[in-house]
Amino acid sequence: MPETTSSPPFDLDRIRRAVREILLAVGEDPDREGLLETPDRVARMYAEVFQGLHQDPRTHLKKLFTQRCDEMVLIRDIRMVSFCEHHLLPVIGHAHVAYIPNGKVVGLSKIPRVIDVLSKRPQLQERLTEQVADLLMKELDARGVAVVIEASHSCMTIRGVQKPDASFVTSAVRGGFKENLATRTEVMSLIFGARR
Ligand SMILES: Nc1nc2c(ncn2[C@@H]2O[C@H](COP(=O)(O)OP(=O)(O)OP(=O)(O)O)[C@@H](O)[C@H]2O)c(=O)[nH]1
Ligand SMILES: [Zn+2]
Repeated sequence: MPETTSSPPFDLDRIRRAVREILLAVGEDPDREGLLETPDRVARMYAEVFQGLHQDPRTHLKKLFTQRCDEMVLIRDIRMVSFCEHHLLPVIGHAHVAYIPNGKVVGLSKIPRVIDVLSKRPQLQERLTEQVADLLMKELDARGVAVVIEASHSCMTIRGVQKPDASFVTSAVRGGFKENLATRTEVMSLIFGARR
């Protein structure tokens, strides 16, 4: 049986009670065998998929390596799962992140870690894209940052307007990528050119 105490910062008991209420409200029997553990599973799922709410993405950007590098660094196709804040349904896609270093580079794995923290929250894709760009610009003291996110929103595919092929593309450019058209064109062609 699930434990009854709440594990801070997630109030698991409260989520369990709410899920039981939803099951009752949709006309289900939360006491039938197949649903007995569902409130607990859903509570643990929310604690997992929203763990980014209680994490600070800056912790992944503290260690930088001194390296002269005048050219952009690009990480493409970072798998990303977020949740739309309107329906709490999954948003699944990829992030592409480029930056122009300013005497320091960050470990390659840290950028996907930052994406994980910021995406594991109820989000708007536009806000997520801007948050990643602003954070990297500041913490890396970068000369430029470009972030592109391409994602499919389940609230548009499995319900509502039901357009399973539609993908939503957002971008945020800062510093050199904003000021210099050639640099921006170069990063966009590196991101999109290879696959289209
Ligand atoms: N701009 C933006 N819209 C989003 C995002 N995630 C979900 N949405 C949209 O948010 C909107 C919410 O619209 P509402 O009219 O309040 O909700 P709804 O009645 O469920 O809307 P429908 O999805 O059209 O049935 C929908 O158009 C969603 O497609 C996002 O990250 N950015
Ligand atoms: Zn939605």
